Amino acid sequence: MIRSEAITKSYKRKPILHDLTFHINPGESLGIIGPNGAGKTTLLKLLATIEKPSSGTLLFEDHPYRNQVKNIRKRIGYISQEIALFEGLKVKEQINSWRKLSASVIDDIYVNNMLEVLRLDEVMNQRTEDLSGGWKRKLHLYIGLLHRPEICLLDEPTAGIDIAAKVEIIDWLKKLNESGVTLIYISHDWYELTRLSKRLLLMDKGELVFDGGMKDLLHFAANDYSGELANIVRAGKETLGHN
Ligand SMILES: Nc1ncnc2c1ncn2[C@@H]1O[C@H](COP(=O)(O)OP(=O)(O)OP(=O)(O)O)[C@@H](O)[C@H]1O
Repeated sequence: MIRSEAITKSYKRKPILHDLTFHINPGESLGIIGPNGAGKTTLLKLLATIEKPSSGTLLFEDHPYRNQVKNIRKRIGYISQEIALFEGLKVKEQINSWRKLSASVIDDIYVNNMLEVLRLDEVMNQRTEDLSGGWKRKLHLYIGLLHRPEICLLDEPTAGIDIAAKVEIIDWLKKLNESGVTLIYISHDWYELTRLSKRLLLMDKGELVFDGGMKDLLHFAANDYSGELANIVRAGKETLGHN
């Protein structure tokens, strides 16, 4: 569905991503992990058409991204780390505004189910600016996925959300994936990763250093790497029950 062929990205001549080659199959659930500053968000922005590669090619259904940006934007839902909402509106007004702004036909059953999972009915009458960070993130998630995208690109979707809500959201994302929706998400949370994904991309300093299954991570030579990367792999092994 998506193929990255030797893409690189530089900002002001500073290389951020180096020669990334990988593919994403339809219906897959792919977790992107790596230390802070590894380039994960930058990669997700390229996949979401927010940024363009400096070199290399991104393909969507075997055709270059650059020829079909509109089509891709319609079919993806991108949840950024930054939350942009109309702060002055009540939650219900916010939701109604975004529903009206959506260019897609809204699927009421899907949207109501999402509302229930996120429990947004509890805060419908509150002003957005008065919500806690976790509630804002839930609202942001709801609005970003309102148009029922085929592919969800999620930058730490449950960061800052309390554990009970997090578990429900992860279960809901799992069900979405089982219904055929492709998930590509960044996470630092092993519960989320083990629940949602069989395949992981591990990035370090702008490079793709591992692309494989959870279990393969056990055999990944983390000792070849130092510092945070080794710690990430160690944490994964502990989560999977192997030390
Ligand atoms: N617009 C930009 N201009 C210049 N440098 C940038 C820009 N965006 C990102 N960078 C740099 O690119 C590098 C990778 O950043 P990125 O946000 O992609 O990392 P990340 O792996 O998502 O990190 P984190 O886990 O902390 O969110 C960082 O050194 C960052 O400072």
